[in-house]
Amino acid sequence: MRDAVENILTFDAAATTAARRDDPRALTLRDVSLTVGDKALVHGANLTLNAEGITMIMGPNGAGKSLLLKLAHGLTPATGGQVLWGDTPLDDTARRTQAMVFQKPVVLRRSVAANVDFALRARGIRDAARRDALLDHVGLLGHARQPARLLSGGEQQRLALARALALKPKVMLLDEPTASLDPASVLKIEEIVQEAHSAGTKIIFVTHDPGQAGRLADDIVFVHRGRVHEHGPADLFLSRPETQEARDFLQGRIVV
Ligand SMILES: Nc1ncnc2c1ncn2[C@@H]1O[C@H](COP(=O)(O)OP(=O)(O)OP(=O)(O)O)[C@@H](O)[C@H]1O
Repeated sequence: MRDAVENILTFDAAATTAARRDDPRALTLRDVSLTVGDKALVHGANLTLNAEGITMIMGPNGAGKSLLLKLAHGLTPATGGQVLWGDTPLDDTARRTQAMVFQKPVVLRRSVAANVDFALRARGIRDAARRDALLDHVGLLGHARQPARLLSGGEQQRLALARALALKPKVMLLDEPTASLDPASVLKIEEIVQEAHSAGTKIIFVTHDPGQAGRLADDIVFVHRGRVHEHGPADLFLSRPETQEARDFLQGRIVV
């Protein structure tokens, strides 16, 4: 089973190790800013993420978590500073090796199977066996012929994950993919994410939920008012956050 999973998930890169500075899964933000009109939304973010591990981004509503993810992936271009993957500035080549998953799943108005076929064709692949293996992996093989729009919210998110995994991404950026899902769906999605991580994909995952961070995170980035406030090992952040804002956030106090 493990071999089969790795076969459909593992990306095709030559061997990479966390220690290599040029590993394309390692993110560096150098003084990254985003200003829209006269509004500074992200202020000089500096951050280095290892090529390996699950990094979770936490912070209150409106803190800039989604923006940080979009800046890292280039969906929103930075207005200042530099985004590097490995030692290379972000470009289309790097972006094509990454997949982004949103809170509201993106599904096409066609069958479940055709949604995955579409993602595979984007990589020039027509392979029904691989499509079925991906659908099986996310627990949707039984729904293959059904219109994707009729899936439940949790199922649609698993389909979005299958489409992302079809790309064999080196990096997966997930923006609150389990928000508003029931606990069983949350656990299934966490399992799929962990399996992708075990197969070598770097995971960067936005969450509000300290419980989820405790289950998944190796390291946590805490964002507040468009600034990176803290970054450190998950167990340390969750038990002994350095800043008052992070303590308030973790204790469920309203942080503005
Ligand atoms: N394109 C934009 N133009 C202007 N303001 C924006 C734009 N995108 C985001 N913002 C603002 O930037 C701030 C940070 O937004 P972001 O979506 O990153 O927050 P977040 O931490 O992900 O919040 P939430 O947890 O509520 O999703 C918010 O105040 C938001 O309104």
